[in-house]
Amino acid sequence: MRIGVPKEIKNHEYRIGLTPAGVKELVMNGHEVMVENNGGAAIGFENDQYLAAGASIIDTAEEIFAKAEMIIKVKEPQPNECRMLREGQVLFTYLHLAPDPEQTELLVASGATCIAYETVTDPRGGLPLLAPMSEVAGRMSIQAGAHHLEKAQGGLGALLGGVPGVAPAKVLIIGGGVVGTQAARMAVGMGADVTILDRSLPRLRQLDTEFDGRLRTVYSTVDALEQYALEAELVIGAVLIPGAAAPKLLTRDMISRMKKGAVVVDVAIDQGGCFETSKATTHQDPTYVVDDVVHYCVANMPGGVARTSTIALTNATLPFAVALANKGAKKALLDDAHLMNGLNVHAGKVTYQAVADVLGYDYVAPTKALGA
Ligand SMILES: NC(=O)C1=CN([C@@H]2O[C@H](COP(=O)(O)OP(=O)(O)OC[C@H]3O[C@@H](n4cnc5c(N)ncnc54)[C@H](O)[C@@H]3O)[C@@H](O)[C@H]2O)C=CC1
Ligand SMILES: CC(=O)C(=O)O
Ligand SMILES: [Mg+2]
Repeated sequence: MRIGVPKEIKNHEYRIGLTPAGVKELVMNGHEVMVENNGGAAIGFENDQYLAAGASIIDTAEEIFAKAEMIIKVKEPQPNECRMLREGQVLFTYLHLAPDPEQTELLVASGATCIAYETVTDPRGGLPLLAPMSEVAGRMSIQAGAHHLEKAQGGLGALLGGVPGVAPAKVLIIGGGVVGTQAARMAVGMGADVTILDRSLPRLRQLDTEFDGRLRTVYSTVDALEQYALEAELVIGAVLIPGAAAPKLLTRDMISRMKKGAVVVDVAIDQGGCFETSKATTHQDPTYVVDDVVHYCVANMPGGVARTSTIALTNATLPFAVALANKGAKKALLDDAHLMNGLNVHAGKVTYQAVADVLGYDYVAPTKALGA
């Protein structure tokens, strides 16, 4: 199969869809890989490493989209990328369609087969292609929150761990999945006073055992959320209902009653955000203030540590990319129900229920859309 890896074009996005090691694996499986000129150069993956791995270097994204049978990317395609997709072509990347009607419309119009990393599943109920980036974003969320709590960044001037004689800052983490757990590890490690809310009691039990008394687990109700948010210096939004728009848990009213200079980091912003006041920001201009509360809502947080993230992402996506290339998309999807769960759009049909529901499309079951 002819595989194309264009350079990412989202603001301050330096990740790339495949590492040179990933390219080598696909080439050894008999495939042709085209990488855009300097696509990985910003993170130390130079053209000559891709050439040594067996890729060809192509000057423009236009040429890659025109020639490739499968496009492997990181971020959701931007409008001009969507317009270069065509019927029969496979797109394998993050999509986050539920909060993005424009992209959905363009992908439907393209006729392409669009597989979203974030809805591919695994036998344990996890999201194996979201998990590595959630690990990164979870760890970064505390780093970002701690930084923006500094006075010069607009925060109230609190140190997460406090110092001897001064109480630590209170950190509230809403959602105890992959992002929430990694955020908790960092916050606990920095000596903060940490509370995690989740709606899943089994998850709270696991967290209680894992952290062995070093944080508080609380069942997520509106009441608990309000109580802990009003006391917190830092709130991390880390909930997910797979494929669906995030529920708005922290309301504008609650935010207006939070501490002046508190910081809220909405990691769930890529699914539309779980705070009523959230709107997506970029690494270039990551924060804004509502009612004296600093909001950090960067939708591609892992792009900030793009080298670590690219290696972690390729580790997870590569086996699926190899299956798609070796078998062709239709057979690879039909052979693997977990990869099939990633199919969001195919040949002009929306094949993911939560996306169809929220955006008002007719849902077509993936097997039916594939004509199986
Ligand atoms: N901004 C960024 O750069 C990135 C954002 N993300 C996003 O972070 C979010 C979280 O991802 P993961 O941790 O991997 O998901 P996950 O599925 O591992 O965890 C989500 C947790 O939220 C809980 N939850 C659902 N509804 C809840 C409610 N009402 N109250 C409390 N908890 C609730 C679930 O029980 C689950 O434990 C997703 O939206 C994901 O797309 C992930 C990576 C990067
Ligand atoms: C998950 C996601 O949206 C990202 O890594 O950018
Ligand atoms: Mg206030």
